[in-house]
Amino acid sequence: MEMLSVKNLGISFGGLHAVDSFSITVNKGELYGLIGPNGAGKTTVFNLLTGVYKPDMGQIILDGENITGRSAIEINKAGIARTFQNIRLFNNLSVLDNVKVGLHNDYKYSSIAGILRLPKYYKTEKAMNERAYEILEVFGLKEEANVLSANLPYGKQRKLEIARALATSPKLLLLDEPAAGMNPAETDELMETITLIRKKYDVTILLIEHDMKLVAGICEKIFVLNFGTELANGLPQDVLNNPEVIKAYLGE
Ligand SMILES: Nc1ncnc2c1ncn2[C@@H]1O[C@H](COP(=O)(O)OP(=O)(O)OP(=O)(O)O)[C@@H](O)[C@H]1O
Repeated sequence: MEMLSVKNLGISFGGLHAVDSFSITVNKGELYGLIGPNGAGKTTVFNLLTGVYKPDMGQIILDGENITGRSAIEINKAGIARTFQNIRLFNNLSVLDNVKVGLHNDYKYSSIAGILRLPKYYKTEKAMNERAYEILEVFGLKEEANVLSANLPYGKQRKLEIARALATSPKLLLLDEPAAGMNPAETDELMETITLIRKKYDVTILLIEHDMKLVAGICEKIFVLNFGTELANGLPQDVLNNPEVIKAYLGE
C-alpha cells in the first residue's frame, strides 16, 4: 500500500536544478531516510512535498490523492506534517499550547462559541487538553506542559516540534534533521521516541538526517540524493555499503 508516490519531481532556481527527476515510493507505515551531502536538495524536496515551493515538473500522490501544486495549508489538511531544520516553536506559548495549535485540524468551534464561552467551547477545549496531554505523555513532556517552550532544554524543544506536527494527525510525517545539535544521549532517546510514535500512531515517516547512527539504526529504507538526483535507493545495508555512496557522501 503506497502512502506517498512521487514521480519525476523537479525544480530549478535560475540555472540550478536543485531537484531533478526525483521519484520515490513510501509505503504505509514505512520509515524512510533521505540522506545526501550538504546542498544535495533534501530540504528542497520537503519544501516541494509540503507546498512551500511549486514543482516545475512531476507529480505528488498522497494516499491516492493528487496533491501536486496545492498550497501548504491544503497539503497539511490532506495529511502531510513536517518539522524544520531550525526549531520553529511558538516560543511565547506553553508546551501544552504548542501542541494544541497542532490539534486545530481535528477540533473546531466557532469564534462566537469561543467569545461567548458557549458549552461547545468548553467541551472542545476539554477534549483538546486531553488529547494534547496524551501526546505529551508519549513524548515524555507531560511534566513540562505549563513551561514556556522557549525555556525547555534543546533536546526537548526538538521533541516538542515533532509532538506538534503529530498533533495535526498526519498520514505522512516529514522530519528535517530531527537529531541536529543533539548530544548522543538525546539522539538515543529521540530514536526510541520515533520508534514508539510509529507504533502508537501508525504514521509513515520520511526523515532527513546526517547522523548515520540514527539513519542506520531506525530507517527501513534509505534514499541518497546527490546534486538533486538519485544516487542510491533501497535497504540500509545495500545503500550504506554502495561504493558510490561511500565516495560521494560518507567520504571514507
Ligand atoms: N529558494 C531558493 N533559491 C535559490 N536556491 C535555492 C533555494 N532553495 C534551495 N536552493 C539551492 O538548492 C540547493 C539544494 O538546497 P537544499 O537546502 O535543498 O539542500 P540540502 O540537501 O537540504 O542541504 P543541507 O544538508 O545543507 O541542509 C542548494 O544549492 C541551495 O542553495
